[in-house]
Amino acid sequence: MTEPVITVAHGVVGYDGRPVLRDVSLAVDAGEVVAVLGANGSGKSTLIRAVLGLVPLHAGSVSLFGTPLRRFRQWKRIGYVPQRLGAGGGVPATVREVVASGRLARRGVLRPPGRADRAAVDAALASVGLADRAGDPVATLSGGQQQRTLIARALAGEPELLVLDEPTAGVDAASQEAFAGALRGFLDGGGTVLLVAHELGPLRPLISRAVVVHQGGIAHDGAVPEPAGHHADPDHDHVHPHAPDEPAGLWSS
Ligand SMILES: Nc1ncnc2c1ncn2[C@@H]1O[C@H](COP(=O)(O)OP(=O)(O)OP(=O)(O)O)[C@@H](O)[C@H]1O
Repeated sequence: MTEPVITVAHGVVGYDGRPVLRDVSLAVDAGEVVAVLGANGSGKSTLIRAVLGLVPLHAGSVSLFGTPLRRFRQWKRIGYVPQRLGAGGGVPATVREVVASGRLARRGVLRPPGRADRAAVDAALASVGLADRAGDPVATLSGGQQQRTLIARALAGEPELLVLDEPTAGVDAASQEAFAGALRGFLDGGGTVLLVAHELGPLRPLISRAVVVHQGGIAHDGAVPEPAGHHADPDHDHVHPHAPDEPAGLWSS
């Protein structure tokens, strides 16, 4: 039997001694697309950060590709798209430069990019529909296009596992569709996905399983729940980090 790509066993995670996740167990197998759902502040981001070792576990364990997290070193097998890039302030880099930075873990900083690096960057740009914007400064892109740039950066590293924190929050419909297409290509290539989402939108048909975080535990692990309550209303007033297609996004100028 092959090992799960991600295993969390009885994980306890919190900040400043205050537990957010009290007892969380989760396994994600190769080829799955698992959506982590839950209310604001329920601990969805905390769960995926714990999976990546970005916040420590107080108790329990995490394994990646069958290796305990503390011994895991094969980070190039994983692409991570955080919820928002904290580093704002008019980053002058072009779209291509940002996407190419996703190759660094593969090629090493000191080796110049080769043909395989350029091909992977081109493929990633094309997969999110940004090939024609490659030379533009990222600050001139819409929030949705900036988010697509980050997804392309993760894909450029040719990971086996993609971990995405709210990849479509506040993203315009065209970017959501572009992202769904890119994800489909990644899955066709055998990839595995763990993503946090508020609303699934065009991603819904791609999700194989949903995990609902509630009151420090996993309240549901199985079929994707149908939209309910105010989320069923297309005009519901969920607060998004950016208005759709607003130019000031991850890198505000
Ligand atoms: N770095 C941190 N230090 C202290 N508390 C934190 C930190 N990050 C998150 N928290 C707290 O932990 C709880 C869970 O946060 P988390 O971001 O994991 O929730 P979430 O489900 O992803 O929320 P959202 O849907 O709003 O993104 C919240 O109460 C939050 O305020």
